[in-house]
Amino acid sequence: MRSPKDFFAPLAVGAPAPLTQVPSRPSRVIHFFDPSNAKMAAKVPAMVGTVDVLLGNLEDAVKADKKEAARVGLVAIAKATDFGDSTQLWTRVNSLDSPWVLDDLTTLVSEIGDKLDVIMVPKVQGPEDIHYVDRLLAQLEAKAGLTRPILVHAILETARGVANVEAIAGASPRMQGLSLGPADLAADRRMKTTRVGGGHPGYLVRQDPPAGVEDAVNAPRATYQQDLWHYTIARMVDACAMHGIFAYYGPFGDIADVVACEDQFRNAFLLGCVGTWSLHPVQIEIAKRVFSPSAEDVAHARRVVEAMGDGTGAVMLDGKMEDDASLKQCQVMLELADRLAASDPALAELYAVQPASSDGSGGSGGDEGAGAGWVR
Ligand SMILES: CC(C)(COP(=O)(O)OP(=O)(O)OC[C@H]1O[C@@H](n2cnc3c(N)ncnc32)[C@H](O)[C@@H]1OP(=O)(O)O)[C@@H](O)C(=O)NCCC(=O)NCCSC(=O)C[C@](C)(O)C(=O)O
Ligand SMILES: [Mg+2]
Repeated sequence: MRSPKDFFAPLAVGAPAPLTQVPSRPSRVIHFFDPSNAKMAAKVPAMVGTVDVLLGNLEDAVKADKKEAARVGLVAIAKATDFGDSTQLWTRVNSLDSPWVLDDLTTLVSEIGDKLDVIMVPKVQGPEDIHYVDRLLAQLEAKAGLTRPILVHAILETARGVANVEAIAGASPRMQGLSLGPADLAADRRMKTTRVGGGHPGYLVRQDPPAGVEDAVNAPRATYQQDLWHYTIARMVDACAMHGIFAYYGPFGDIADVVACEDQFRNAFLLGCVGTWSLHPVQIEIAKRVFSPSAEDVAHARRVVEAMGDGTGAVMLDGKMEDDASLKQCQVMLELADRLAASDPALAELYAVQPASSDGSGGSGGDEGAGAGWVR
C-alpha cells in the first residue's frame, strides 16, 4: 500500500511532480478522429477552437493494418498544429494487452508528450492497470524532459472495470476522468444488445392492466423505454466525484438519430457527467449545447443565490422551498457556467456575464478555479 505522503511524489527520477488537482478545463465534447484516415485527419486543424478536445484514436475503429499509420499520423498532426488555449489534444491508445500499446506510449510521450494533455486507456480492469501506466508514463516523461505530467482517463468497458470503478478512479493523481464504453461493456456483460450506446426498445416497463376490462392483460397499455446505462453512469459519477475527477458519457453510435443522441447526452449531464464523445461532426454541437447549462437554468440559479442572502435558512421562490442544499446545486450550475463562459464568448454573452478586468480580457482561463475573475 502506498502512503498518502508518497502519492504526490514523482514515480521516476526527473519526472514532473503529480498534480494535486485535476485541471477543470472545459471538456464538453471529446471529438474522435482516426489519424490514419487522410480525409478525416485533414479536417483536424480547422476543428481547433470548435471543440474542447480533439482525440486521436489509435484503438478500436482503426484497422489492424493501419495501427502504425495512425500513430505516425497523430505525431505529424500534433507537431504541425497549434491547439491554442481552448482545445486540448488527447489520444486513446490501444489496450494494455495489445501488441501496439507499448509503442503507442513510448512514441507519443517522446515525440509529442509536450502537446498531449490526456491519454485515454481502454478496457481498464482495475487499479493495477493504472499503476502500470502511471509508472511507465513517469519514466517516459523523465526521459523526454517533460515539465508537466500527462493525465490518464480510463474507459469502463468490462464488468470487472465497473466492479472496481472506485479503485480505478483513485488509483493515481494522474486520473483525470472516466468514460462509459457501452459497446465492449455490453459484450463483456453478455447483454443482448448490438448497439454502441443508447437505449433499446425491448428494455421497458409497461403500464398496469386497466381495471374492469375484459382480457385486461392484452389491452393496449403504454410502455416506457428505460435507460440501459443508468446504473453504470451513476456508479461512475459517484466514483469520480469521490476522487475529484470527471465523468463522461462516451460514444453514441447511431449517428443519424440526433434526437436520441441528445436525450442520452442530457441524461448523463443531469446525472453529473461533464461531457461526452463525438464520433461524427454532427454530434459536436449537440454535445456542446447539452453540456453547457441553459440560460434559463443560469438565470434561475442566480435568483436562488440572491434570494438566499447569506446562504442559510429557507425561502419560498415561485412556490418552491429553497434552502442551503438547493443553493449548493445552484452554485454548481453557476460555477460551470462561469468556467465555460471564460473560454466561450458566445456563452459569456448568453449568460450575460462581464469580464471582471477593466480591459475586457479578464476571465478565469480554462485551468484555474471555477469562476475566478468573473462577476455577475
Ligand atoms: C462513423 C463514421 C465511420 C462515419 O463516417 P462517414 O465518412 O461515413 O460519414 P459522413 O457522414 O459521410 O462524413 C461526412 C464528412 O465528415 C467527415 N467526418 C466523418 N467523421 C469525422 C470525424 N470523426 N472527424 C472529422 N471528420 C469526420 C467525413 O470525412 C466526411 O468528409 P467530406 O464531407 O469531406 O467527405 C466516422 O464518422 C468515424 O469513423 N467516426 C469515428 C468513429 C470512432 O472513432 N469510433 C471509435 C470510438 S467508439 C468506440 O470505440 C466504442 C467503445 C467506447 O470502445 C465501446 O463502447 O466499447
Ligand atoms: Mg471499446
